[in-house]
Amino acid sequence: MTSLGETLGAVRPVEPGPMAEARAHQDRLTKPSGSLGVLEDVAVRLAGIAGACPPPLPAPAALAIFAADHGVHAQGVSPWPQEVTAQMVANFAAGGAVANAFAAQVGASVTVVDVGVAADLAPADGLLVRKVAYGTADLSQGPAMTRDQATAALTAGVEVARDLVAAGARCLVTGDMGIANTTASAALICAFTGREAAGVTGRGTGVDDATYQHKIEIVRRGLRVNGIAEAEAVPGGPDAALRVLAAVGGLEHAAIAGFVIGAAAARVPVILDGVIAGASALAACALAPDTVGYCLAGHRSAEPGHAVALTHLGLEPLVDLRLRLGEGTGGLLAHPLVSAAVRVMHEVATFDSAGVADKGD
Ligand SMILES: Cc1cc2ncn([C@H]3O[C@H](COP(=O)(O)O)[C@@H](O)[C@H]3O)c2cc1C
Ligand SMILES: O=C(O)c1cccnc1
Repeated sequence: MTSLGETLGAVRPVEPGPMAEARAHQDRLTKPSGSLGVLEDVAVRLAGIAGACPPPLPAPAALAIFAADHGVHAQGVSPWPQEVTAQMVANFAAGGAVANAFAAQVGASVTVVDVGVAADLAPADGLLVRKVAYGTADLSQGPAMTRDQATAALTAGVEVARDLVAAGARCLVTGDMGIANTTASAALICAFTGREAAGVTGRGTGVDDATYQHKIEIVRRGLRVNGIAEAEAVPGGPDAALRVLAAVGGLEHAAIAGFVIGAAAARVPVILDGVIAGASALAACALAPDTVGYCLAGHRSAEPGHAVALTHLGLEPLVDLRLRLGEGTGGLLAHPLVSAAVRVMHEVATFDSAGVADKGD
C-alpha cells in the first residue's frame, strides 16, 4: 500500500533550468520564433517535467478509465439508468467503446479501474477491481464519501499511475465513467473556484430544460447541506481539499485526482480529459499544488464548468471539438499533438546546422 501523504510530499515543482534551455532551443530551430504557438509551450513544459532538454517522447501513452456510481443519481440528474456504468465498463474491457477506438488510433493502452461501481465486477484482462464502495452516498443529502473512502480512492489512483509508469508508460491520460458524474463535477468546480452553480453546471449526457434547472438546484443543495458556501472558494490546503472531495465528489473523481498526483510524483506528463478530469485536477492541485505543472489540458469539453476549471488551473486546452463524452476521449486525441511538440525538439535542424539564414536584427 502506498501512503498518500508520502506521494503528496514527493511531488516536486517542474524544473525551470531545462525549461529555459528548451525555450532557447526552440528559438534556434529553423522556423520563425514562436511560430509553433502553444506547441512550443508544451515542449518547454515537458522539458521541465522530465528535467531534461530535449525531453523524452511522451510514449507509450496509457489511458486509465476510473469507473464509479453516484448516489445523487437518485435525484434524477441524468437521463440514463445507473446500470449503464457497469455495462460500459464491460464494453471498455471488450474493446467496444469510443475510448478504445481512439486509444487504438493513437497507440495508447487502456486500463479500466472499478473504484466504486454499484455492481460486482470480476477482474479481467485490462479491468482492475479496486472497489472502495458500491457507489457514493447522495451528495444532496450529506457527504458523498467518508474521508477514509476518499483517501482509499485517491490511493487507488496513485497506485494505478505508479504501476503504469513502472510498466513503461511515459504519458498518462485520464478517463472516467460514472452515470451522474457531471453533477458531482459541477459541485466540485463550484467549491474549488467559488463560481455559482448556474455558471458551471452543464447538461451532461443531455438533460431537458426542466431537468437542467433541477440539476442546478441539486448542485446548490449539495453545497448547502455540506456546509460549502456557494460563490465562495473553499480555503486552500490539503485538509479542506480532502473535505470538499469527500463531501461532493465521486469515487472516480478521487481516484483521478490520485492518478494525476501519482503522475506528478513519477515526473510523467498527464493529459487531462474533460469536465470530470478538470474537477478532479482542481482537487489534486489543492492537495499538492505543484501537481499542476505536470498537467496538460487535452481538450475543452462542451460542459461550461470545464472552461472554468481550466482557467482556474491556468491550463490552455489543446483541442476544442465540442466533445462531451468523457472516457478519456478528448485526452487521447491530444496525445499526437503533445508527441509532435516534443519530436520537433529532437528532429528539427537549427539555423546553424542547416545553414539557413536567421532573420536580420
Ligand atoms: C452510453 C454512455 C457512454 C458514456 N461514456 C461516457 N459517458 C459520460 O457520461 C456520464 C456523465 O453524464 P451524466 O452526468 O449526464 O450522467 C459519465 O458516465 C461520463 O463518463 C457516457 C454516458 C453514456 C450514457
Ligand atoms: O466533459 C466531459 O468529459 C463530459 C461531458 C458530458 C458527459 N460526460 C463527460
